[in-house]
Amino acid sequence: MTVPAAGAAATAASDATASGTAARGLDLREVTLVHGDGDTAVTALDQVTLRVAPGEFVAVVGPSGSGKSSLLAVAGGLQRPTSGTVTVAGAELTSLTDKQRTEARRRHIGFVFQQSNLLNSLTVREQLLLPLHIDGRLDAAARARADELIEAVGLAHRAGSRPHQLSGGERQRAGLARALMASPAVLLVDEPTSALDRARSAEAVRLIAAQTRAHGTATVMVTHDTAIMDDADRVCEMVDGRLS
Ligand SMILES: Nc1ncnc2c1ncn2[C@@H]1O[C@H](COP(=O)(O)OP(=O)(O)OP(=O)(O)O)[C@@H](O)[C@H]1O
Repeated sequence: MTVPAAGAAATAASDATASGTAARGLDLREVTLVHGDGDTAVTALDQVTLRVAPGEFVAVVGPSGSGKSSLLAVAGGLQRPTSGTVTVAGAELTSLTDKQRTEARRRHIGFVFQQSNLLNSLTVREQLLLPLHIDGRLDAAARARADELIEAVGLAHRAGSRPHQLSGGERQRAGLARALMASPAVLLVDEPTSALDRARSAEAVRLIAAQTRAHGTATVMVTHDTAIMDDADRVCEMVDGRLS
């Protein structure tokens, strides 16, 4: 599978050269996340350290309740850890204000979650183009890349459809294409396979792996699906909030 080229990829590559790849990627150091307090406190993440290099694809497996979603929430700056540091593309999220963290998230992090969070009023193609439109970067190359990504996730025939006209799996693939469109420094993926059939899900995972390598993205995917491990560079296991 080929991954469409993007202007952002060249920028990312030159950034990586200029600042050294060590500053890019994702770096979690001794991250602990405790929900609640007192007798009801639950330690969702227990001293988790994880470094994902640019261009590396890490799969995280583990039983239900082991802390996988918490890991993504903290890595993506959606939730502040109780202790420890999270650095994304050189920015230490844990030291930023809420506003700065939101901006860092917007610039550097792509999410593919089970609930695809598409905007109801926009077509699939518009979902991909909106961020570029807002940033004043919507040109012919961006439109071509959007169409290639829509094709790559098997939605060419649905490019003009709105979310309510799509199946769950189609919405998820639209969310994937939207995340890849931004060529984020860090891509966080939660179970891309749950609403997809087997062939489609294998294709989605291959697309994510190809994008990871082509654009120097640091990718973390949590999954219950052991078949995904073949496409990952590394598989980590989460058990009771600890990563191994
Ligand atoms: N907001 C919350 N308040 C209290 N406990 C929470 C909260 N969110 C998660 N937990 C607890 O933290 C632990 C880790 O949950 P998490 O959702 O990260 O696990 P998971 O591995 O993603 O599970 P699954 O595979 O079922 O989605 C669980 O014990 C869960 O009950």
